[in-house]
Amino acid sequence: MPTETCSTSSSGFSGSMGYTTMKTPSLNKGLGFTYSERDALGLRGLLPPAKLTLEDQVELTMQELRRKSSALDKYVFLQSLQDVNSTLYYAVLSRHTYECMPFVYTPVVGEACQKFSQLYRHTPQGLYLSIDDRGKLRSILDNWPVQDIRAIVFTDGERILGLGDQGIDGMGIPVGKLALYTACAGVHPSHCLPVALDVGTNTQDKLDDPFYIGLKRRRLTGREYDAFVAEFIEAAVDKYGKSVMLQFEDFGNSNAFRLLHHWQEKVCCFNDDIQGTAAVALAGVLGSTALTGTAVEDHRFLFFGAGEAGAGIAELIAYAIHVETGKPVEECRKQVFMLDSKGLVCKSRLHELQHHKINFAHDTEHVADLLSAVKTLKPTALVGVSTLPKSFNQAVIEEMSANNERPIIFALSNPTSKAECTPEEAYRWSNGAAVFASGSPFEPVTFNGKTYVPGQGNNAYIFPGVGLAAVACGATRITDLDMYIAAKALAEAVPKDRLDASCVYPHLRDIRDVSLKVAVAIAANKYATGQASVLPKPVDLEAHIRSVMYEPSY
Ligand SMILES: NC(=O)C1=CN([C@@H]2O[C@H](COP(=O)(O)OP(=O)(O)OC[C@H]3O[C@@H](n4cnc5c(N)ncnc54)[C@H](OP(=O)(O)O)[C@@H]3O)[C@@H](O)[C@H]2O)C=CC1
Ligand SMILES: CC(=O)C(=O)O
Ligand SMILES: [Mg+2]
Repeated sequence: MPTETCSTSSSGFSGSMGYTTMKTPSLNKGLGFTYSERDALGLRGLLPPAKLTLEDQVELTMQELRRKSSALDKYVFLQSLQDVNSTLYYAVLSRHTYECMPFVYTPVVGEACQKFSQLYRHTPQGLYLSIDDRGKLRSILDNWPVQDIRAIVFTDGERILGLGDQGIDGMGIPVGKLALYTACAGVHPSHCLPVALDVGTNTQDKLDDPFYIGLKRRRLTGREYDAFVAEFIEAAVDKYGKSVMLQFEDFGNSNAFRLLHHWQEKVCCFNDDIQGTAAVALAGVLGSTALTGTAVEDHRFLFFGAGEAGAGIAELIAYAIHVETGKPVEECRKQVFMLDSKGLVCKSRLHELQHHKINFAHDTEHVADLLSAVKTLKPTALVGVSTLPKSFNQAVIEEMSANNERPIIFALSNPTSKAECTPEEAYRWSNGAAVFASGSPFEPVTFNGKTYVPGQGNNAYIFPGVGLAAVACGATRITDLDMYIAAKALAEAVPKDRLDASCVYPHLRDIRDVSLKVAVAIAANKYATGQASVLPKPVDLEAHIRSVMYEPSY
C-alpha cells in the first residue's frame, strides 16, 4: 500500500498516513504493529525496531502503573494511555480490573473530579455542553467524530459521589463509568459518549478559581434547566435514534427524581444512582440469604440516608418483597425505615418531606439519631447512603449485633472517605458476624484467624450489563422490572468461595461473565415486553450478546 500524505498546513505540518494512524488512539498499536503493517501504513522510521504483543504491552503498562506512587498519578497515567492507545487501555482494564478499577472509578475518580480543571488534558474525552450552547445542541453533537453512538452517560455535576457540586469537573464520572461499560461488559468504546452538561456551579471555590474550566455562574434552575436537559435528550434521540441509551449520573436529588419520572416512559434511559444502586443493593440482600438464612421478605431495613440511593433501594426492596410474597407494595414498604439529616422519616414530618421519602413515612415515633433508631426499630439490615463518614460507630454496630446473629451492614457511600464505616470496624465490632459491603473497594480483613472479603456493593456490577443489554437488543426503554431482574441475575452469580468469606458479590475478575448474565436476563425481558428493536429476536440470545462484546486485541 502506498504511503499517503495529507496536505501541508500553515504550521508546516504534513501528516503521513502512518503518523496519523499512530496519533489516532483507536488505531495506534505502538510497538504492537507487525512489520508488514509498518510497511503498509508508512510507519517505518516512526517506530524503533522492536515488536511487542498486546500481552507484553499490558504487562509493561502494569509495571509502570505500579511504580507510580500516588493514586492520582495512576489515574492520570491510565487516562493518558487512553489518549494514545485505547486498545491497550481497555486490555489493561479488562485483564486487571480488580487492580485498576479504583484508579479509573471510585475512589480516585472523586479526587480527579475535584482537581479536573487542573488535570485537563487538552484532548476531547466527551462532549461539554453548556447553557451558552442552547439552541445549538443538535448541531454540536455532529462535532463528535463518531456518529454511531449507542450509550451516553451524562451528568450535570451537582452531586458527584458524596463530594457535592463539582460543576463541569464532574466530567470524570461519565468518562469513568463508560470505561467500565467497555472493560466490564464489552460495550464497544466507539459506541460510548460521555457528556457533561454545564449549567453552572454553586461551589464557591470553583467560581473563585481562575483555572476552573466551566461556566462561572450559579446553577441554572427551574424551567430553563428542564428545557436545557430536554434539548439535550431530544437532540441525542434525534441524532442517534430511539434506542440510544441515556444514563443519568450524579444529578442532585432536587432534579434527579423529577427528570427520571419525566423521561423514563419517553426514551431509553435510567438513573444509575436511583435504579442501578437499587439493583446492586437488592442483589446483596438476596445473596446474603445464604449466610443469614433470612429471606428478603423477613428483613427489617433501616436506611441511613434517604436520597436517590436510599429511596431507589428502598422502593426496589419493597417491590422484591411484593413479588416474593404477593403482599401489596404499600404493605411491603412498612418493613423499610429511613433516616435523613433530620432524623427518622415518619408521619409527623409529612409536611416537610421531599416526595421520594413520603412512601416510607410510617406511623412511628420520631427519633433524632441513628443509634436511637437502631435501638427502637431493631433492624436486621442497616444500609448507609448518607455521605456521613464514620456514622456506623461502635455503639451502632454493637447494637445491630446484639439484635441479630448476622447483621447486614452495607456502608455504600462513596468515595472511601465518605464510607459509614470500614470493613475492619464492621467485623471487629460485630465479632466477625457482619455481612458487610461497601460502595468503594477495601482490602480483605483477617479477624480472629478468618479472612473476610468485603464485597463492593457498587452499581458497577449492574450498569455495564444494563448498557450491554440495551446495545445488544436495541432497548427502547429501561424499567424498574429490568433492575429487579438484574439484581436476581447478579445474586445468582455469587460463587461459594465468596460466600464462605462472607462476601455477597462476585469476583471482579469475573465481571465480564457476570455482566453478560445480567445483560442476557435484561435482554430476555426486553424481548418479552416488546421493548427490543434488534429484530427478529436472536435464536440464541446469549450467543448474540457475546458476539457483540468488544474484546481488545490487535
Ligand atoms: N455504592 C453505590 O453504588 C452508590 C453509592 N452512592 C453513594 O451514596 C451516597 C448518597 O448518594 P445519594 O443518595 O445519591 O445522595 P443524596 O444527596 O440524594 O442523598 C443523601 C442523603 O443522605 C442524607 N444525609 C446527609 N447528611 C446526613 C446526616 N448527617 N445524617 C443523616 N443523613 C444525612 C440526606 O439527608 P436530607 O435528605 O435530609 O438532605 C439525604 O437523604 C453518596 O456518597 C454516593 O456516592 C450513590 C449511588 C451509588
Ligand atoms: C457509584 C455511584 O454511582 C455513586 O457513588 O454516585
Ligand atoms: Mg453515581
